[in-house]
Amino acid sequence: MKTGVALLNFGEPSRPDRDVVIEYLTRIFYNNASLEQADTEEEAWERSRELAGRRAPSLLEEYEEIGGSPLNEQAAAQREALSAELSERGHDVELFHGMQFMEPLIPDVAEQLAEAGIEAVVGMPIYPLCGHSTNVAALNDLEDAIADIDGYDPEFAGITGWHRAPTYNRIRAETITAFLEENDLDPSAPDTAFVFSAHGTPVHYLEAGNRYDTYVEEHAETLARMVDVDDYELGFQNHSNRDIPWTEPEIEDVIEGLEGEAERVVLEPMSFIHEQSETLVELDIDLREDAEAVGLDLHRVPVPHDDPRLAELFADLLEPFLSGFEPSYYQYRQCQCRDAPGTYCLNAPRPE
Ligand SMILES: CC1=C(CCC(=O)O)c2cc3nc(cc4[nH]c(cc5[nH]c(cc1n2)c(C)c5CCC(=O)O)c(CCC(=O)O)c4C)C(CCC(=O)O)=C3C
Ligand SMILES: [Fe+2]
Repeated sequence: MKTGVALLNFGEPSRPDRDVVIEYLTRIFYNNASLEQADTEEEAWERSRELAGRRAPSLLEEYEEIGGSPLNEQAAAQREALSAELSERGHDVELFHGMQFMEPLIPDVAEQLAEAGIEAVVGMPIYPLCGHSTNVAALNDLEDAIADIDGYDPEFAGITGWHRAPTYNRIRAETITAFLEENDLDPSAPDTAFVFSAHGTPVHYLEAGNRYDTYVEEHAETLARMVDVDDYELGFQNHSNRDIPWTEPEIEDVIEGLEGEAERVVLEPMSFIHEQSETLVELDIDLREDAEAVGLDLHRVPVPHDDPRLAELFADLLEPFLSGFEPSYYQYRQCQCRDAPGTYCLNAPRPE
């Protein structure tokens, strides 16, 4: 059986271009159109364009501040490293790469899979914490795009979440520890706070059964233990471009709440696997300003996007699919967030 792996990323504009940013945002809001009532497709697109137009100026400014996002380039480097790792392990498997909101888009990847005659597709969104608008939506879109191609009916499996993978936790924890050492920081000191920052999500998605918030909490707890931090806080980076409740507390409130309690804060951007606007602008520029306004020095831990062990981690995650395409119960469980057969997750349900 000819197996192909589709690596799926969020994607971000690599250049600060207004038209590209509007197109990009329109796709994101359309992907999340269920957050609002729209009776027709036409209406959903129209509303998405309107939301995109409203958000575009400030997002364009973010990309101008950093000269475009490095996300796509970092994702491409991760794919290259994974490809080398798989060859070294003797696997004959083709890698494909698609992005949810930038070209090559997911339907483009589906076309490539069909053209290459791939008989078994493994979809792997590159986000450790399974979320609705990321991992679940990316796999839904890939499966739909494949189904839309006449005469193409490959076997399909998806990997949705891997924040419990030991290698992943080691990469993240060692990145934190190295950063603390290099900067002579001690998170146990009374004047130093430790804060996890996670990308937020609309509460609506959690009420509909997604477990992203639970995953964020358990992952923060895991990493805190690994780096020997007893006291920490957790905040969400929210994107309220519409009038709906998002995850709380907001990271800005967490930082402001530290006024007078600490002199510096170590910030771990736990949901990100690439540096991009959310880390380089929202945290490094905007949140740093908020922190300084309340007398705090902000020390942001880097994202380990180029850690050579990521390729090993991804290869380990894929390997159960590369012989026989049927992982055993002991390797993977059915995903709790994407209720579709063949959706695998390392995050077994937590005992009640
Ligand atoms: C660069 C980037 C990453 C990192 C990728 C990487 O490192 O590879 C990321 C990750 C995530 N994004 C997430 C959730 C969401 N992001 C949204 C919207 C947006 N994200 C943006 C950027 C990014 N997002 C942008 C420019 C918008 C447009 C709106 C705005 O900036 O104002 C919206 C829709 C809002 C709406 O439609 O109202 C949701 C629900 C979740 C949480 C889990 C989940 O929910 O799946 C995660 C990990
Ligand atoms: Fe996002």
